[in-house]
Amino acid sequence: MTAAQPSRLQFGAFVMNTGSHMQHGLWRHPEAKQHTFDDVNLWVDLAKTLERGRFDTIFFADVVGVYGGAGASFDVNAREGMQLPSNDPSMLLSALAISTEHLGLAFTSSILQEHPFTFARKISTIDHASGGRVGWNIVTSFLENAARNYGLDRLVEHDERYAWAEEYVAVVGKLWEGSWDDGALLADKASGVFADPTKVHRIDHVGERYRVEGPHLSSPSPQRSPLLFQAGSSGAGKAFAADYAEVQFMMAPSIEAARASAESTRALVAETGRDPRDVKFWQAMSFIVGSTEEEAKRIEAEYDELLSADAFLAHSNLGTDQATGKPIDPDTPLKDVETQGGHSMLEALKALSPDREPTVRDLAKLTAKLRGRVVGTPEQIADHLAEWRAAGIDGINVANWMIPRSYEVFVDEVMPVLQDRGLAQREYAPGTLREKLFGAEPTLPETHPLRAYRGAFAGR
Ligand SMILES: Cc1cc2nc3c(=O)[nH]c(=O)nc-3n(C[C@H](O)[C@H](O)[C@H](O)COP(=O)(O)O)c2cc1C
Repeated sequence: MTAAQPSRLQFGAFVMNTGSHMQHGLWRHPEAKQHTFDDVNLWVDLAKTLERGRFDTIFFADVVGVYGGAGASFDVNAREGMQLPSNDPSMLLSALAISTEHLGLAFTSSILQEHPFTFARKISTIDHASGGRVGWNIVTSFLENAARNYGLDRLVEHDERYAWAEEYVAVVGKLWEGSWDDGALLADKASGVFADPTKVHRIDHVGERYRVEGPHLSSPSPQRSPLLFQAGSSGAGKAFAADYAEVQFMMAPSIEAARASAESTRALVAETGRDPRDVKFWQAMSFIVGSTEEEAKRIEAEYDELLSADAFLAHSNLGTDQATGKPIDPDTPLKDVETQGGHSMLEALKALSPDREPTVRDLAKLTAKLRGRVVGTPEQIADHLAEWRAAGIDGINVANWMIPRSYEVFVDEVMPVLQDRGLAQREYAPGTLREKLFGAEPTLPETHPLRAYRGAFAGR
């Protein structure tokens, strides 16, 4: 008898509606097309390629401000196209929904950028339009400039942002789960009743930041609540994930770190009363593929030539003092840099150089390594991914060097090897994104806290 095969990995394509998302400088490569991101056809064609390769989702990152401290110069950001300019990912989803049949459509939206009433309606609309394929990456925004773009004096303190997210999620959850009962929508021409008014309810939310009466203006979409993604590995971040996330997105510096992080979050999930199997863990990773190891290394060297240290530094959000906007001395140890930003990023950087304190100057180089770069033949990549799967990681969010080339190569050369080894799906499962990823019901499972809003507003 052979040992039990691990179940397959899930795959996302980690992209951003901008010219330079993570692997800065690569947009200058002759084959790169990410600089044409304003053209919707770039995304439609990419989505079709991903569906051909049986990717589970396209996954859009997003931020709503420029990196750098308050009032800092954004010259580097603009010059390097480092997430400036960028477009709203949510506006692409209708086009992607009608050009694909199965691909999950996940996007990032911050609690800062949109009132939860408007956001809930937007999600329901696109979940209806896509037949239940929408995912929401819940983020709280870590950029000073983003806070100032939405009228705040400064970035809200780290743990307080998660408290804000709790209320935001409660409002949208009440609208998605509680405002309309099952069977409320009739659209019955014979009786002339469109919706049964006894089954449509106000939510009467009154909280610290929001007052929302309801009812939700959209009827329940196939998933009701979108598939909920979350990234962030601080204590508050993990507690939030344990409560709400269905997929936790990680950028762990090693397999061991990823395993430990996932295990600790799973334990927290169990404490909340949810089933730990209801949360998947996806790791960000990028691939440089060659038909031989030598060829892969040659391509790696070619890409490294194009990397922009300036843009990496600007992206780290640590190149300038958050309070004054002045540049930080490059020899400053990272531990001395005051930040309200990502704790997980700092932890990961420290883990990469355990013998000494990394400095700001080290950051660009470290960042390229940190972002899970795997270089090799399709077989070597499959060997590597098998190790991640064996460590309990459920999915890989594939970052790119070039759009669309990185995904074309992955789909044509790596996916077939993964499929042969049972590490990737050959066909899509039917149903909504949630059904495809969990093999369960289209809506949130009974034990998810947002499910408690079902039926909670009867009589209103
Ligand atoms: C893999 C990964 C992807 C992320 N993507 C985004 C994003 O697209 N937009 C955003 O505003 N924040 C993003 N973040 C930041 C997180 O939402 C969070 O604010 C940050 O990790 C700080 O939280 P923590 O201190 O709990 O780790 C991402 C973080 C990680 C680890």
